[in-house]
Amino acid sequence: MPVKTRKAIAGLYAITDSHWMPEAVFLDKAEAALRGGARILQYRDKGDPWQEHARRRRQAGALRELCTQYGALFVVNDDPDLVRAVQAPALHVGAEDAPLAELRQAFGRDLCIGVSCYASLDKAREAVKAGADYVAFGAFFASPSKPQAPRVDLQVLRKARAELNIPLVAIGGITEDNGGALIAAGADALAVISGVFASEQVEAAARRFAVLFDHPRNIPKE
Ligand SMILES: Cc1ncc(COP(=O)(O)OP(=O)(O)O)c(N)n1
Ligand SMILES: Cc1ncsc1CCOP(=O)(O)O
Ligand SMILES: [Mg+2]
Repeated sequence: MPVKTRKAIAGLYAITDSHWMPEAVFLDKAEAALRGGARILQYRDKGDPWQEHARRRRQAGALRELCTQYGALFVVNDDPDLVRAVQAPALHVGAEDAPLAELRQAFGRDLCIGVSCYASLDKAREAVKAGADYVAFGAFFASPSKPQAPRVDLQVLRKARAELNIPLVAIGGITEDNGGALIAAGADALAVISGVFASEQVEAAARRFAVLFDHPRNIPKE
């Protein structure tokens, strides 16, 4: 993947969710997040890829177009077939998804691939060796969108920052009040679902996250 795209892993990383974004408002909310300053947008739809193929293809295709329009990076969660179908530039995978080595064989270097590492620096080291373009840690706080996600200490992010020369993404229960601490600990991007899309005013919510990168606040003292 070109170095240029790696640099794109920075700022607000908004992630879609069918609960907060039913079809009637899906694209409007996604566009509002981009207007508010989201630099990365992930299509995360946990519906059945076979049964819901047509809707997923339609929504992902539309998001890809929107991201091009706004100069944001479009990421597909979990699904390499959907990446191919809409020619997405990026894919995010976790422990239950296709292995990175297999994906690199299938897609080559051009696809941007992000990998979930949860609380594990070892997983992150492995992912870097296997050619990940970014690694994600979390959940750092209680997540309304994935309540069962195990919690991760901020120290993991500090250690990763000190050791790894790769973009770091933080996820899980991130709000405009706790996001500054994650940026201070070394996160290049904040991945957010409910903090952006549960809001009645998605554009304004996204903007409040985006400005955290220029003016971080609520940073705890060591
Ligand atoms: C940016 C980002 N980080 C982490 C995840 C979680 O991925 P995963 O563990 O595969 O879980 P699901 O999202 O697939 O439920 C993510 N999607 N994006
Ligand atoms: C997909 C995922 N992985 C860990 S937490 C999470 C959901 C994040 O959503 P929210 O920003 O609403 O906590
Ligand atoms: Mg996954």
